[in-house]
Amino acid sequence: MSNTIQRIAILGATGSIGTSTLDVITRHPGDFELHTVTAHRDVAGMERICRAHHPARAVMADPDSAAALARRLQDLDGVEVASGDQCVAAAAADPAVDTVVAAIVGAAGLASCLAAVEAGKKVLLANKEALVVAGELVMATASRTGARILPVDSEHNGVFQCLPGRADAPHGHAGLAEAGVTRLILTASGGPFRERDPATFAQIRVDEACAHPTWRMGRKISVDSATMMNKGLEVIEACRFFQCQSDQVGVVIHPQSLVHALVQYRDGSTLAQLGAPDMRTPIAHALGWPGRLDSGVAHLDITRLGQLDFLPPDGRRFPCLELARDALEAGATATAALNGANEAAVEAFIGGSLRFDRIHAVIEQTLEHMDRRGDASLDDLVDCEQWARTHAADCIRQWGVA
Ligand SMILES: NC(=O)C1=CN([C@@H]2O[C@H](COP(=O)(O)OP(=O)(O)OC[C@H]3O[C@@H](n4cnc5c(N)ncnc54)[C@H](OP(=O)(O)O)[C@@H]3O)[C@@H](O)[C@H]2O)C=CC1
Ligand SMILES: CC(=O)[C@@H](O)[C@H](O)COP(=O)(O)O
Ligand SMILES: [Mn+2]
Repeated sequence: MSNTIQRIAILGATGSIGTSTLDVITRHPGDFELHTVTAHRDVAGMERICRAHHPARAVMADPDSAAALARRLQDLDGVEVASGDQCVAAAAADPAVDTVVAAIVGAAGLASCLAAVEAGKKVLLANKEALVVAGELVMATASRTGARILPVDSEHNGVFQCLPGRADAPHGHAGLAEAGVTRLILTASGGPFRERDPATFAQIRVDEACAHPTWRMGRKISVDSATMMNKGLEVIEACRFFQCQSDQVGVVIHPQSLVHALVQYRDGSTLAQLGAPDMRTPIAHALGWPGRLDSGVAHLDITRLGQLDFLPPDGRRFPCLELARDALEAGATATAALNGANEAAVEAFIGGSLRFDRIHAVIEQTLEHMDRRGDASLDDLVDCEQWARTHAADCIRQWGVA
């Protein structure tokens, strides 16, 4: 790819995006060196990664897990084990690292993502919640420090690929107005319940919600896909990343997940990005940008694709999408609260204390009670996110599972 080795930190290395990233970089030993891996509590997963890939540093956010990992790696030379959230953020800013893959799930990934951006790194952003909670701040920080953020989320990566690339532009692409773009369209699979009778949504089990029809992902994003909050978070992510308004970002249901995004231009052209539903493609694109890398993903055989469907989303079946758009209109504190309430509700559903069909109601209730503001500091946004978690937890306790 180039003659300088990129030294990589993978934040969230034990997860689905982390695993796909390890797969891609292992295919290019001359281009990438794995410097740092981080995880939360998955000691066995981290041990496997350390033995297979020999990073210089392994950080566990949970101190007890870090101690357990250090014990397990006593016989392995050259891996420094560190512990705690502050070490995760410090590892993201370490001068020994060039490229940070931000793949922690949820708002827990915000501090380390911001640390990487503040340090001017190349940041491969999978952690969409960082932009939902504090996107304006993250993007403004990148403009100030020269950090190059590349979108890994498949739809945003697809949009990025359909825009005129500008390696000299602050965010790597021409501005939408400058490029003649009128609309971005994100595709959504519709998740596992696209056709299920809504009268049965109260009985949905966690394993059913996590059985995504086209992608293999972590549990939180899988549940978000099942409620379509994932697409709501992605509309916010797109507005913050590409610096546009909610009405410039459309959503269409595309059950095959082969077209990831479309970009419409003022001359009537629509460009689309297609590929197999495999995150190694957007990860390889972002790792190699502005060049291209082998990802291990085979090309689509377009003679065998069969039918490609595109349908409007059903707002009554998936109220979370509209909740996210409303929060986006209401401003930065509302999107922070949306995220906090959603994370609390999804955790409760996964933990068995909230019904699937009440996830949206918890979020709606929380947003109705919040203080909405557009101009907010990082501390305000983090406080707002926390307030929403607490409020949502109160709703969940009151409503129970019955
Ligand atoms: N999976 C996918 O295909 C896609 C994912 N994304 C986004 O990428 C991000 C990661 O998703 P995914 O890989 O599916 O998630 P996973 O649940 O598979 O992995 C999450 C990773 O984050 C770590 N982690 C969890 N909580 C914390 C915490 N409190 N502090 C530090 N680390 C933590 C986990 O460590 P441990 O294993 O120890 O718990 C794990 O390494 C999400 O924001 C998601 O929305 C975007 C597009 C596609
Ligand atoms: C792979 C990826 O980018 C996910 O965000 C995916 O889009 C989830 O599928 P849904 O389209 O069902 O939300
Ligand atoms: Mn996506």
